[in-house]
Amino acid sequence: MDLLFWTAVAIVAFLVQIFRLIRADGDLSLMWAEAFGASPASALQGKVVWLTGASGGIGEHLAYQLAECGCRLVLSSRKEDELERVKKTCLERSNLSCANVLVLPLDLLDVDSHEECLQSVLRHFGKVDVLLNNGGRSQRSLFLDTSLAVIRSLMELNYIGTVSLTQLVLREMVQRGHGTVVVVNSFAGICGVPLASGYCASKHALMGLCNSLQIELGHQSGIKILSVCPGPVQSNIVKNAFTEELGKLAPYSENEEHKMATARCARLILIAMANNLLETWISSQPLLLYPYIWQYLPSLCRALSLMVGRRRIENLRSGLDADAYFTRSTCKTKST
Ligand SMILES: NC(=O)c1ccc[n+]([C@@H]2O[C@H](COP(=O)([O-])OP(=O)(O)OC[C@H]3O[C@@H](n4cnc5c(N)ncnc54)[C@H](O)[C@@H]3O)[C@@H](O)[C@H]2O)c1
Repeated sequence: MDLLFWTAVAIVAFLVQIFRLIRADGDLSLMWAEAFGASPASALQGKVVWLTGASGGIGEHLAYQLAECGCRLVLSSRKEDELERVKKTCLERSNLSCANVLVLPLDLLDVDSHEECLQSVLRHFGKVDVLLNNGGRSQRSLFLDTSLAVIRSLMELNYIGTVSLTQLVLREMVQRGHGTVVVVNSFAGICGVPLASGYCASKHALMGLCNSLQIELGHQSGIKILSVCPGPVQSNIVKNAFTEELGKLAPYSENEEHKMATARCARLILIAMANNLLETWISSQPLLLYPYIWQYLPSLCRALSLMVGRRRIENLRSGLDADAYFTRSTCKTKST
C-alpha cells in the first residue's frame, strides 16, 4: 500500500514538473498543435460556422476570433439584442460584410424550431461547414436538494438540445460528405464535480455521444466530431447556473481571476478546430492536471477531491460562491 501511495505521489510530482516546464494550459496534443500545427487563420478562413451560445461568455469570444479568421458566421442564442451587439463587434474587428454574419435567435430547449433554423441558415449560406455547439448552463446545488425539474432542464438543454441540432446538421453534412461538429464539453464531462451532478451527467452524456460518433462516422473522412473540454473559464456561467429550483439563481463572485481568460480559451478552441483534434483539455495550471490524475489514479483523485468538495459545499451553504475557496472575495447573492 505504501509503495502504491509513494508511486502515485511520484507520478503526480513528475507530471507537475513536466507541466511547469512547458507552462501548458492545454493537453499535450493541443500544445503541439499550437506550436507546430495549422493556424486558425489559414485553416478556418471562409468557413460557414454556426455558433450556439454566441451572446456572451466563451461563445462571444469565439465569435470575435472566428470573425477575425474570416469565417462566415451564424450567431445563435435566445437573446437577439445581445447577438446584434456581438455581430456589431465582429464586423468592427474583421473584414466581414454585414451579410457574412447572420443573427439567428434559437432556443436549444425548443427542439421543434431547430429544423426551421437550419433551413434559414441553408437559405442564407447554402451550407454549414462547422456546427459549434457551445450554448449551455451549469448548476450549483446539492443533488438531494435539487428538484427533478432542474435535472431534467439540464439534460434537455445541454444534451437533448445539442443532440437535436447536431443530428439535423450532421445529416446535411453527411449528404455533402463534408463538415465538422464541435461540442464544447467540460472537465465536468470527464470528472465528477460536487454541486453539479446534473450538469456533470449532461456533459458525460455529451462525451458518450462524441466518443460514439467519432467511431460511427469515423470512416467518412470528410466528417469530424470534436470534443473540447475546458476547466474553469471566466464567463457568466455561475451567474446563469441552475440551482435547486427553476428560476432561483446561485450566489456568485465578481472575482474570477483564478479562472482562465475567456479569450485564451476561445483561442485554444480555434486551434483544436484548425487541427481537427478529436478531444482537447483546456485549463490553467494546476487544474489541468486534474483530468490526468482522474484518469490514471481514479481512487486517489476522488480522495483528494473530497477536501475541495467539502469546502465548496460549505461555501454554498453559507450563501457564498462555491469557489470563494479560491478567490476569498466578496460574493453576491441574486435571486429572481
Ligand atoms: N465557463 C466555464 O467555466 C466553462 C467550463 C467548461 C465548459 N463550459 C461550457 O462552455 C459553454 C459556454 O458557457 P459559458 O461559460 O460561456 O457560459 P455563459 O453563461 O457565459 O454562456 C452560455 C451561453 O449559452 C446560451 N444559452 C443558455 N441557455 C440557452 C438556451 N436555452 N438556448 C440557447 N442558448 C442558450 C446563453 O445565452 C449564452 O450565450 C457551455 O456549454 C459550458 O458548459 C464552460
